[in-house]
Amino acid sequence: MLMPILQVNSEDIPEYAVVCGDPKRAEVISGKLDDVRELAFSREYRTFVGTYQGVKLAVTSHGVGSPGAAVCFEELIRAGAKTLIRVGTAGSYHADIPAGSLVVSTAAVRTDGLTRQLVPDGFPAVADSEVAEALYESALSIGEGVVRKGITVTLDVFFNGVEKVPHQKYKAAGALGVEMEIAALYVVAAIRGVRAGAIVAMDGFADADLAAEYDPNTNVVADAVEREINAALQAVVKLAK
Ligand SMILES: O=P(O)(O)O[C@H]1O[C@H](CO)[C@@H](O)[C@H]1O
Ligand SMILES: O=c1cc[nH]c(=O)[nH]1
Repeated sequence: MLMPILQVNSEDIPEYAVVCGDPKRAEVISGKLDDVRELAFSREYRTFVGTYQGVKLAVTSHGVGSPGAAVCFEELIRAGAKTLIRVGTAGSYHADIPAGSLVVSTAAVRTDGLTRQLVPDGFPAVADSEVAEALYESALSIGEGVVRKGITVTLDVFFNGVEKVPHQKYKAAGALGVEMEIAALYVVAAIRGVRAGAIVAMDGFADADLAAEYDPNTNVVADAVEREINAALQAVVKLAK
């Protein structure tokens, strides 16, 4: 069956899917696969399939923000994906988790609008524990840089408006950093009965003035993205055993 938005056929989608915001990152991930094929590039959704150490997987970009990303997660699941891993970037709340660090998200604060329209207030957005553990072990085994696991915050806003995002409160409550799609991934996975996890590379500090200082295009961030891609692919292999 053809998925109307991703423009992929369900016959082509395997049980494992690695997802990321940026279509270019999807292409980089696909470059690590054997027998790789590009299935579609529809809107912001670019999908490849291939194998990694013998395990079949799809790689799809989901764009920026929860509503569009949820379309991607839903269609991948409808097409047959049973384990979804997000490989993303995030802003850090902590000086000891600087740019270049990796964080495995064990749960996400639902400050987004999308999941409020999917599930009631109080419903948690949590990673599958096996997926999170496989990601954490794989990231640690790569052996470079800071690797942490913990709660992340999913926002809809990237650049501040007149309202202020209460970053200090999330930080005081123990959140490690902020990004824009993990809560959607965890809630959609929960509703559809599949497993999901996420790893993010920190690309700066989220409570800095983003407009003036945000620069995700540094070598430090690129190295961390490379490590998290390798960690995610190793995690897929572990989980498939
Ligand atoms: O690097 P990706 O996967 O896109 O993730 C983060 O980067 C984007 C913001 O620049 C948002 O999508 C956020 O979640
Ligand atoms: O959403 C995001 C992603 C990366 N860095 C941030 O500060 N925010």
